[in-house]
Amino acid sequence: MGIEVKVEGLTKSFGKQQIWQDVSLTLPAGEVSVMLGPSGTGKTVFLKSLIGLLKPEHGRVLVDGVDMARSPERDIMEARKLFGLMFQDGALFGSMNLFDNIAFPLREHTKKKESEIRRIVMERIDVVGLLGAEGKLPGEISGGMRKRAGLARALVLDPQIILCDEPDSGLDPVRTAFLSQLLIDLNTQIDATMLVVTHNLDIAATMPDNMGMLYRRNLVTFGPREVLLTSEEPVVRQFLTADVVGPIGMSEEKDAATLAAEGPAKSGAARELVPQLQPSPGLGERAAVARRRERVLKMLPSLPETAQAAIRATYGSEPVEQGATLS
Ligand SMILES: Nc1ncnc2c1ncn2[C@@H]1O[C@H](COP(=O)(O)OP(=O)(O)OP(=O)(O)O)[C@@H](O)[C@H]1O
Repeated sequence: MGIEVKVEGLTKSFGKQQIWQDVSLTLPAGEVSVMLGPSGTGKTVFLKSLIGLLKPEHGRVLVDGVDMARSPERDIMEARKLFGLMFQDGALFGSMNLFDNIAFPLREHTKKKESEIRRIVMERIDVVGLLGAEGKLPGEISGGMRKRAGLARALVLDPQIILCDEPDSGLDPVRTAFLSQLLIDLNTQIDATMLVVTHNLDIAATMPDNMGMLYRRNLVTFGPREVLLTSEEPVVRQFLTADVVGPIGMSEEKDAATLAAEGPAKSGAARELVPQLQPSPGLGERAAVARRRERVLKMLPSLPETAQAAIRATYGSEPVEQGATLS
C-alpha cells in the first residue's frame, strides 16, 4: 500500500514573492488526490517541495518518518526513492529510445542485471500500453505516448507515492480520458498514493478521491472530492465552471475595482457531481475505496452540508461501518 504524505504549515517564498503560506494537508495512503489552481499559484513548486527539491521556509513534509523539508540530505535522498515523478513533457532524453529512457532509473539507482532490467521495463511498457514502441525515439512518437513513457519510467522503481504534474497538458480530450483511466487502473494495480496537478476539469470531476485548490497564496480547501465539487466558494465555483466572471482573472486574481464592475458573481449551476471513474473491467476494485469510505464517513459531521449530502448519496445505500454516522 502507498504511504501517507503529511504536510504541515508549509510556507514558500522566492525572495519577496510569497508563493503560498501555511499549507497543511494529508494525502491519504493509496488514495488519488488532485490539486487544482489557476496558473502561477505554485502547484509545481508544491510538488517540488514534497520531494525536497525546493525548501520551504516554514513547515514540514513528513514521508515515512522523514521531513522532506529539513531532514539531513542523505535521508531525503533515500525517501525520494519512494516517489515516482511524471513531469509535463515526460522529461525523456531525446537521444535514447523509449526502452533506454525507461530503464534509466534502474541502471542509475540499482545494481540489477540487464535481464532483470529488461523484464521490469517491458512489464511497465505493457502497463502503459506502449508495447512495440520501445525502440522508438521520443521525437518519433506522439505527445500522449511520450507522457505514457514518462509514466512507465516513473514506475520502474516501484514507487509508493506518484506525483503527476499536469499529465493532460497538450493532450486532446480523448487522450486525456485514456490517461485518466490509465492512472486509475494503475492505482488499482499498485495501490500507490497519487497526487495529480491539473487544470483539467474533467480529470478533476471524475478521477480523484480527494481534491484541493491553491489560490491567492493559500490552500482554499483540501478534502474528499465532494467538498470541492459542491463548494459554494466563489473562487472554487468559478474555477470549476470555467466562468470569466468571478475573483479569478488573467493574472490569477482580479482587483477590487474590476470585481465591483462585474457585479455579483453569478450563482450559475455547479457542475453536476458525476460518479467517480472506475477501474477497467477485470481489474477488480481499488483497495483505496474501502479505506476511503471508512475515513470519509468518520469525518462526515465535520463537512459542509452540501458535501455531506453528496457523500450520503454515494455511500447511503450501503451498510454503515461501526463508528460512522449517516443519520
Ligand atoms: N526556482 C524558482 N525561482 C524563482 N521563482 C520561481 C521558481 N520556481 C517557480 N517560481 C515562481 O513561482 C510561481 C509559481 O510557479 P509554479 O510553476 O509552481 O505555478 P503553477 O501553479 O504550477 O503554474 P501553471 O499551472 O501555469 O503550471 C511563479 O511565479 C514562478 O515564477
